[in-house]
Amino acid sequence: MPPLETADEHCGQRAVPGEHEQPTGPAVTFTATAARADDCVFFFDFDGTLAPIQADPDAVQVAPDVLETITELTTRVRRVSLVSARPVDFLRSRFPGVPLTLHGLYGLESQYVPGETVTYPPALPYAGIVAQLAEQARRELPGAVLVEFKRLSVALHYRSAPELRDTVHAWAQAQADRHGLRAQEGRMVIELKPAVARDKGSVVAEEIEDFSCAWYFGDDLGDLAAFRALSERQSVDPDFLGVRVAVGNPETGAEVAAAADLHLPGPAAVPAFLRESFAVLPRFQAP
Ligand SMILES: O=P(O)(O)OC[C@H]1O[C@H](O[C@H]2O[C@H](CO)[C@@H](O)[C@H](O)[C@H]2O)[C@H](O)[C@@H](O)[C@@H]1O
Repeated sequence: MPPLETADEHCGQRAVPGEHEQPTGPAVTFTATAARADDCVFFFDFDGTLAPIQADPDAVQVAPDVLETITELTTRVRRVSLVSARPVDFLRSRFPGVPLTLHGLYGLESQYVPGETVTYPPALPYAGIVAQLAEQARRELPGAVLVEFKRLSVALHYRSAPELRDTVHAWAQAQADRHGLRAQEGRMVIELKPAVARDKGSVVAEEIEDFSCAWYFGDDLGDLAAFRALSERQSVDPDFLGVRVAVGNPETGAEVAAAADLHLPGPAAVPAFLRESFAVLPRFQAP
């Protein structure tokens, strides 16, 4: 492995080393990645990572230049994957025609081939109770809480009324306990989802099995499991190159940054950061 860089000017930010003894300066890390670009996967979370946060989840679009840059990245490394709590159909709508692997609903659904979405079978029995709870949330929670029903999970948003946080969390936790669901916290949101052995960590652990290099860009608490998946692989395979990139924000930023190797100020900085890598990542010729 190349030596650790302690700091590196990048995108107007200083990239400061995190807890992992990896090549953490962007330049040296891109160079290490270029040496195995044909064996490298880049993972991206969606909201807060590739797209700026907004009050209305349906209105969210990717940050400027993200579509072009992610499309170009697919020609530079073996695989580019999105790992998100959004449904696959939503992710596909923001990246039409781009050859991405899409993992939606924390990996409960995946699209490896365009148009064919597969659901994680153990989650299916939860569809009825999740739909029921979405209706119940609309009836029982204050009107300022935005209920986002996503087929196998339901997100309860309180961004427009942060003072409702405790009320919403208490309601969600009570329903999770009563119905054997899992409550996942995020940025001004708590989500009820099936209590199955599938999250961003297990998705990433599975995908990296036949890769020797992976980058993960994330901003939220659900992304920490994915960071850990890279760390766990590195602990048993010291030659594995794993790079965790925290995309900053005032809500979950500190916790995510503490677990990361590199830090970017927000979604708008991601395309510029990736374009720098293109100088050393040659176009990948598929075998
Ligand atoms: O895994 P992700 O792609 O990061 O999805 C996490 C949640 O993202 C969305 O909510 C977040 O973004 C909204 C739009 O900017 C914002 O209003 C909200 O406060 C954020 O939590 C999405 O709506 C959720 O379903 C996802 O769980």
